[in-house]
Amino acid sequence: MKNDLKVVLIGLPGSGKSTFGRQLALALHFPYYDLDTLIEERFSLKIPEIFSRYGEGRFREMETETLEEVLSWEKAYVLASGGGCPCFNDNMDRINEKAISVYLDVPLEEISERLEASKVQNRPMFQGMGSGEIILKLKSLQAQRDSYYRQAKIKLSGTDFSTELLFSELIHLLKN
Ligand SMILES: Nc1ncnc2c1ncn2[C@@H]1O[C@H](COP(=O)(O)OP(=O)(O)OP(=O)(O)O)[C@@H](O)[C@H]1O
Ligand SMILES: O=C(O)C1=C[C@@H](O)[C@@H](O)[C@H](O)C1
Ligand SMILES: [Mg+2]
Repeated sequence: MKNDLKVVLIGLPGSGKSTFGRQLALALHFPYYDLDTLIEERFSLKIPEIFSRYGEGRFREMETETLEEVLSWEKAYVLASGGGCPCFNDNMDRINEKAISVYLDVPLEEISERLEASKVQNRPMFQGMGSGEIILKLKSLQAQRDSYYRQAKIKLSGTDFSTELLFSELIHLLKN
């Protein structure tokens, strides 16, 4: 395996990028990073604070700046991207140039249940929403973002992802 192999997980908020990313990193013995956490560390601000103080436009600039830095690291890792990251500032091209992108394609009903069950406070996109509004918001995000997510080198569909399945997809991709 290449010693600077980068795997970047992409998908809607709640699709399980952080959860599966940690599992994958453990299985591959790679370090795990979360782009949102790296942004918070770099700018010493929590994501909701960045949105409320500076707006989404500035957040997207900070996100691209942080992504560029992470992609320049000459090491292997698993990175959970932000949900919107691939869809702004040509970030999908940046990711595909340096890394293996993996799209976690999860049914919207499942994501909606997960978001309802977990804390939505840390997700500014879904602040104050009930289940009906969450599913509508997810549908609209999916429609806007699908053309970016579909550019991923690997797509995993379903509700539960196995590291073994991803390994075989990775090996197939690296061989060809
Ligand atoms: N396979 C799964 N089955 C059931 N619940 C899951 C699964 N994967 C993740 N979850 C739960 O769904 C919620 C969202 O998962 P997670 O935070 O990993 O998603 P995410 O894609 O990183 O979201 P975000 O874009 O907001 O960071 C969490 O509460 C997590 O525990
Ligand atoms: O889907 C999105 O646009 C976002 C997802 C989160 O990961 C954060 O990057 C931020 O809350 C924006
Ligand atoms: Mg996450």
